[in-house]
Order: sequence, then C-alpha cells, then structure tokens
Amino acid sequence: MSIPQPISNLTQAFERTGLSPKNNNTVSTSPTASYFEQHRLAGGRRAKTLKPFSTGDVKILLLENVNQTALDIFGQQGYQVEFLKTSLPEEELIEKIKDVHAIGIRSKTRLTANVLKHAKNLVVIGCFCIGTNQVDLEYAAKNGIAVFNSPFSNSRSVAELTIAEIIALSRELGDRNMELHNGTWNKKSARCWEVRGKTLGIVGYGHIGSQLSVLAESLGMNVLYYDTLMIMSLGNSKQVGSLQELLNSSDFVTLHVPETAETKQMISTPQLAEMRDGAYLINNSRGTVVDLPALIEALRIGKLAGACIDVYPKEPRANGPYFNGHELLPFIDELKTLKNVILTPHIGGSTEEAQSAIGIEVGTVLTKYLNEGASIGAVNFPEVSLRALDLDQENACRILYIHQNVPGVLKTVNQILSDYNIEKQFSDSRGDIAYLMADVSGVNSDDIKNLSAELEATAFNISTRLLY
Ligand SMILES: NC(=O)c1ccc[n+]([C@@H]2O[C@H](COP(=O)([O-])OP(=O)(O)OC[C@H]3O[C@@H](n4cnc5c(N)ncnc54)[C@H](O)[C@@H]3O)[C@@H](O)[C@H]2O)c1
Ligand SMILES: O=C(O)CC[C@@H](O)C(=O)O
Repeated sequence: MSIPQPISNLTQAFERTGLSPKNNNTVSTSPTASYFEQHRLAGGRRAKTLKPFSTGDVKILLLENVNQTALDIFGQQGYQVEFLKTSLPEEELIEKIKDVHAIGIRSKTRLTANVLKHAKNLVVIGCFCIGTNQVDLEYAAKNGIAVFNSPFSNSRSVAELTIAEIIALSRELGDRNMELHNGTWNKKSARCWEVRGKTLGIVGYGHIGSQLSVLAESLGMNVLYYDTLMIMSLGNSKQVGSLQELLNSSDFVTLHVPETAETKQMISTPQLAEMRDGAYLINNSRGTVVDLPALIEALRIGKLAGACIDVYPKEPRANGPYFNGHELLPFIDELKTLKNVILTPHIGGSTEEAQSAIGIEVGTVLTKYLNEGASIGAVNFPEVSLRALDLDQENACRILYIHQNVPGVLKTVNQILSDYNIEKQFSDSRGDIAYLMADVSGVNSDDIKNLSAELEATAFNISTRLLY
C-alpha cells in the first residue's frame, strides 16, 4: 500500500513538472494527461484537457482514513493532498478548512455552517460514505459548494453484517463467546433459535434494506418491510402499511433509514412496547434513530431478547479508549450489564471492498467536478453536465456559473456571452440555487478574464469558475 506524499514533496514534484502554484488562493482545475487518457470522447475523438483559468493548485484535505484508492486518484491529478486518519475537533477543522478547495470526510466530521463559513476556497465536499447528515447541505448549496456521497458502495457490507447479527442474536453468540473468553463453559439451547421461518421486519427498504431482504429470504426467513415510499417488493417480501404493523409482526426488527427529523427516535418506549415479546432489535442506521435509554429499559425488563447496535448518538472522533465524560460511556456501561447485546463501533460499511469502491467512486466524482464542473450525483445541488470539449477546439472555454435561482439571470448572462459563440449550454436549478454550464468558443485569454470578471460582478453570482 503506498503512503500519501507529504505536501512538501508534492510541491517539489509540481516545481519539477512546471505546475508549481503561483497563487495558493485560486483553484487550479488542471487534470493530468492520464485523466483524459481515460476520458476519450465517442467516435475516437479526444477530450480537450481543460486548463486552469487561474494558476494555483487544488488542495484537498482528506479526513477519517479515507481509502488509498481515493489518494491514488487525487495523486494522479497532481492535487496537493493532506491526509489524516481521524476527524478533527472544530477549532482545528476551521483552521485547516480555510484554504482547501475540496474536503473528503466520512461520518464523524461535522461540516456545520459555523465551520463552512470559514471555508473561503471550498468548491466541493466528498462524503466517503452513504450518510450526509453530518454536513449542512443547505448552507453548502447556498454558498456554491457541491456535496457528493457514495450512495450504495457499502450497502452490501451492511446487509451482510445484519445477517450475521440476526443469527448471532438468535444463538446468543456474543454471550457464549464472552463466557468462554472469561473461562466459563455454558452449553445451552434454551431460548436459542434457528432463523428459518422467523419474520424479519425491515424499516427503510432502500439500498441496504432491499439487499438484506434478498439475503434473509435465502435463509428461509419471511420478510416484511415498512417504508414511507411505495417500493417494489423483492422476492416474497411484503410491504406493510405502518410501522406499528411491522413491529407487531416481526421477530427481528432492523433499521435502515437515514437520519432525518422524522426518523429521530422513531424507536422509543411506545414502539418498543409494540414489538413482540422476546423479539430482537438491530440498529445499523444512525444513532439518533433509537432512544437508547428506552431500549436499555426494554432489554432490562426482558421485553426484548437482545439487540445489536452499531451507531450511537455521539461517536468518538478516533479509535482508542473513549474517555470519562464521553456521551457514549453511560450508555455502554449500562448496555454491558445486559444479556445478548452486541455492540460494534460503527463498522457496518467497513470492509475492504466497500471502502475501496467508495474511494474510487467519490474520488472520481470529485475529480470530475473539479476538472469539468460535472455535478451529476450531487446531493444538494442542481445536476448538470456537458460533453467534453474536443481536443482540437482552440480558443474555447467552459463557464461554470453558480447563481441564485431568480428571474432575469439568463437574460443577464446571455447578454454577457452575446459576443461569443456558445457551443453548448445547460442550466438547472434546485431550490434557491441554479447552475449554468456553457462552452464558449472564439475566446482569447483577455476575453476569458473579462468574462470571469463580468459574471462574478453580476448580482446573482454565488461562484464562478472558468476552465479553458
Ligand atoms: N452502520 C453503517 O456503517 C452504515 C453504512 C451505510 C449506511 N448507513 C446508514 O443507513 C442508512 C440507510 O442507507 P441506505 O443506503 O439503505 O439508504 P436509502 O436512501 O437507499 O434507503 C433509505 C430508505 O429509508 C426510507 N425512509 C426514509 N425515512 C423513513 C421513515 N421515516 N420511515 C420509513 N422509511 C423511511 C426511504 O424512503 C428509503 O427507502 C443511511 O442513511 C446511513 O445513515 C449506516
Ligand atoms: O464510514 C463511515 O464513517 C460511515 C459509514 C456509514 O455510516 C455510511 O453512512 O456510509
């Protein structure tokens, strides 16, 4: 496994290749030839390599041990990458985010409005995971910062872990393992069951829930699911009309919903009371979805026969002991005293396969956004893309204009562009934000500077980048 180069080495490497930054405050969007080797146009045409309008180099901050595959992608671009294994406390994050153009995080780093307001050069955020609840998506969009995630690269890993947990709960594997580790032989079958013929209730039938449904049926389980959307049932699974119906009818209840206002504590005392006596609960979604004190009580009184928990309301920033005063401690201390409770440190999506695929997926979309402006797949932003300029298209530039979604913008922009030949143009909006991409030909470097200045000066401008 290669180790990311320190920034000082990269700077020297840039100097050797003549790509050395002249102005560290501007965004370079200069992809390397290798990137475009992989991005040939249809019909054998070659994509034109877009060069930076402003000099400088893309700086990327990668936190939370993002996978090597992403480092390789960014390394091939010649971006300056700073890589940290952990997330950062807010003050350190604010210091570091000030001059980066892109940031890559996983589930722990909170990119709040307070943090993002310091990120003056930030163009794009990559969540190297499924969840995006850790980012203030609206604030980011309003400030022209696109956010991307990896919508399904770790879904299978979570589904497989859940299958393992269903069997582990049913056979009290966690307790037998602990007992033998601690010197006790406890061969028992009372209240240990096969999962064949039992009913699995899945809350949230999206990427993970539906994959899990197929795996569970292959074990001979009956599958019910509850989702706010009408979703096609896979196999013999059945959608139920209410959460209550699912809770009343399931031997195992597993949660696969995102963190939203509606899912906050969606499993609390009343819902636990609706579950079957001796049923099991699994939470591999987000820590806010389950009311932990209520769950602890349901386990303590024997209403539930066991639970698996992978996610917590507040999780430690880094691996290692969690300290007195950490919000996790009181919950864990109580949970540890209960039978048949399996606790894991948010590892649902943590497999080599998932992390490597996520690194490639998010690394690639961030690179495409930085180099070409393509926002397809962004979670908070209008999705816009244009086919590449041809290699032989001289004197052309690409305009990326993020603006407020108000009447009159296109009239103003087209006025500014009216002296040039617009090769192609596409614009879309999402809520208050709109994004226009246009390829313009017949421009020299002075024209490009003027276009940039004029677009930035418009009253609706949020962010303007020009690539040529
Ligand atoms: N433990 C881990 O490591 C891990 C890994 C990946 C994902 N996750 C979490 O799992 C969540 C689900 O992932 P996914 O990829 O299946 O997401 P998804 O978006 O594909 O599916 C979520 C489903 O939940 C449904 N839903 C939303 N609100 C609901 C509500 N109030 N009641 C019922 N259904 C509701 C949606 O309609 C959707 O079908 C993610 O948002 C993430 O927070 C955890
Ligand atoms: O890798 C992580 O930190 C988060 C994993 C998971 O919760 C996700 O949202 O994909």
